[in-house]
Amino acid sequence: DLFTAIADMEHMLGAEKDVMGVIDQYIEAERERLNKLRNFADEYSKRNAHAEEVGPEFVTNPINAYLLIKRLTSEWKKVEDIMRNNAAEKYIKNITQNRVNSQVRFPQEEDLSGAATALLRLQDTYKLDTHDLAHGVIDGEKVGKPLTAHDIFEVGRAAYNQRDYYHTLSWMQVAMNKLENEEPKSMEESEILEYLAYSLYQQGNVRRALNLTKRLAQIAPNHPRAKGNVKWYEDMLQGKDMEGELPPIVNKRVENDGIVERDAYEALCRGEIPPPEPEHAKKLRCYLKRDKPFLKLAPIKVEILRFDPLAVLFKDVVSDEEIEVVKELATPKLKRATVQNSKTGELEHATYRISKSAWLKGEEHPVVARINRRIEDFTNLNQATSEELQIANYGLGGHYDPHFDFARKEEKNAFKSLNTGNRIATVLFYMSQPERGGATVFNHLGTAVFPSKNDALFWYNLRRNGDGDLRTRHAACPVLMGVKWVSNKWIHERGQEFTRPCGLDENVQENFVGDLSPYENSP
Ligand SMILES: O=C(O)CCC(=O)C(=O)O
Ligand SMILES: [Fe+2]
Repeated sequence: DLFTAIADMEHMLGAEKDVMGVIDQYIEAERERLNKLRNFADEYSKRNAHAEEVGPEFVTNPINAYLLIKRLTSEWKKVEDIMRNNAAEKYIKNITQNRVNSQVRFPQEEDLSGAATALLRLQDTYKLDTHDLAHGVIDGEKVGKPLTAHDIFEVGRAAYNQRDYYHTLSWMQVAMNKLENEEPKSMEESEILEYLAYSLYQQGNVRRALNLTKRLAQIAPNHPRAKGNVKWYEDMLQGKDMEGELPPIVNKRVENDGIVERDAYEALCRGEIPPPEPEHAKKLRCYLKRDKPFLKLAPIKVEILRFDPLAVLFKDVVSDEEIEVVKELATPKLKRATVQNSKTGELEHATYRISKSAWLKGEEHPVVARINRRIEDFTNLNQATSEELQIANYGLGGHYDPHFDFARKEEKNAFKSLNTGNRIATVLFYMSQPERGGATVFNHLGTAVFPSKNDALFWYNLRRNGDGDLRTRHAACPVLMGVKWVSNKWIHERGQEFTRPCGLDENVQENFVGDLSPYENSP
């Protein structure tokens, strides 16, 4: 289970505090132990000096002879015990196994590579420069400390372990540059060279790979693979022209994660949004919804983000206080989404959705019940058949790959047991505003919605005839900076026969209920 929720990262800061404490305690314990040893040493030396003073006849005295032997047997035994009695094991166990406030287990090697992978994903999606990232710079802004050569190297190694030689090469190059000017050095150059050479080879540059491997063999003559690798690269270049300058480094990114929509999706995540069609610009963009008696006094602001298929933003429909309650209720329940492996039948973490989520029932807290009622007020859709409120928290690089919320024809059984029909619409509350990234994007429509706290995004997943609307395919972009909390409500078909009657005419506004007075002009 990776540390996918921000709450986990907060616990990890706690773990770091524990580590600090344990190191202090360990040093204290060791100091005491070494002091005891020092006392023994002093004692030995004092007695030895005395013996030297007396001269060789010192041991002709039976008492002295006895004491000398005792010092080298029973006393030495004590010294031996103290020397062996390094309490490291105990303190290490304390940290890694039974941490006192262990809400979260201690991170392992695979967590480090998971965090590095998240960094690489962010780098791709947001086109972040390796050199910038390694210097703590994101989008031209200094957001953290520069990494050491070894920090950079570890990211490259995570890429290497995934056979992602594009990122390996890029990070190893930067690690090497960093190491050149680093003082004190955080690692050995020879550690980088083998990875750098291999990724160059993978990117088609065998001559440079050979060059670096020769250097490796030279600076680390005992390296277990350097000489063999030199030969391997040389064999590869047999008969090829080796004269002239080394070929330039060309580093190409290869995608193998099977997401065909990647380019469009990533561009939207970066906010590269195609301009709206001209007729859209002329249409109504926002209105006040006051089609219920109490809404006359406190109308709901509605922003129409796009027509056909419709997407609207209901403004200020959940308060900061309500958000705090919901987050508090959800936090202890947050779990990483799992999917069943079709071959083994085992539950695995879904890689398409990296976030943690929890469900909250209306009965659990009046605030949840109130939010559920409010959804009915602003959507005019019957909530009796809706699913529970789902809360999601996206941590480091958290995202949700492109998907449909409705069940497709081939997924006939998806909501069968519920007997409520398909998911007709989605309400997505934004419960935080990440500093960067984390947009909800409709990759077929060129629509990107950047989370705005307190608002709720709404769209219909089904066409009026009940067919799934394939245009509603959407994704949650990785969070680049900050925290993303959302909660969503999946509304079902059953119960909406009167509130969303089948198409009356083609006018898109009738997709929407309520009076349509633009709020720009309203008091
Ligand atoms: O978090 C988002 O922006 C989208 C979430 C989503 O698509 C879902 O929960 O179905
Ligand atoms: Fe969704």
